[in-house]
Amino acid sequence: MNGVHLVTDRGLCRGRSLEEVVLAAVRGGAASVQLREKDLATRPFVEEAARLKALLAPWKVPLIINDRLDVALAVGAEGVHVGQQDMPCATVRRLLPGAIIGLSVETWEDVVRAQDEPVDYLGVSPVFATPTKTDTRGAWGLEGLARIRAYSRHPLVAIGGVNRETIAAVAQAGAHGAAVVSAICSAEDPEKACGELVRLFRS
Ligand SMILES: Cc1ncc(COP(=O)(O)OP(=O)(O)O)c(N)n1
Ligand SMILES: Cc1nc(C(=O)O)sc1CCOP(=O)(O)O
Ligand SMILES: [Mg+2]
Repeated sequence: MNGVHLVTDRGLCRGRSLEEVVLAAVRGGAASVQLREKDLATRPFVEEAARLKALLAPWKVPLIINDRLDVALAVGAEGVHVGQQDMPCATVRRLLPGAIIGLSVETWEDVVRAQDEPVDYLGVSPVFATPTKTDTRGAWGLEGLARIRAYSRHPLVAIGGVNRETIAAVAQAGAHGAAVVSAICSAEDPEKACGELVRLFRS
């Protein structure tokens, strides 16, 4: 899970379609796209996921579905991201043996428990407080991220408040990847914004 990952939020796309923003992010170098829909009914969720799957296939960019194993199965998505209250990782692994599975860690207990979980990366949740998602526990900060890096056997994807001002420090603190919502979805030019984040993350 190296690189910069787009996590979608259609409400932050400034009136542009999700497809337009996703394509721009991919052109800018996004390593994966996580479809995150918190208010969509199952049918339109599956339809949106199928559209994104078709759009991403020629780019060979994996599609990860937030929360919904059934939607991932329905469209043949490459991965699923689950939180501490979502479907257990072992169940996701049993039903989708080859999937990329991401798990959010909000507390040190989550990090310790995750050592035995069959996951492909941990979402460090959140690295910085963010208005995009407010139902989180305290932020890890760069020190927390570095502490998880020193302990965990899993690749780390930092999320929350990652933008052009913070992304280099996030990489420096040990994140393998960075997940971004508003700094791409709400950017005037999402392709340019994503390209800049990729460059800063690598530097
Ligand atoms: C990469 C990444 N990390 C963390 C999250 C948060 O997932 P979760 O805790 O399940 O919260 P919701 O996104 O479902 O509100 C994530 N989506 N992606
Ligand atoms: C989807 C999500 N999950 C988080 C977590 O802490 O688990 S923070 C977040 C939103 C991140 O948005 P932005 O890049 O605009 O700060
Ligand atoms: Mg969730």
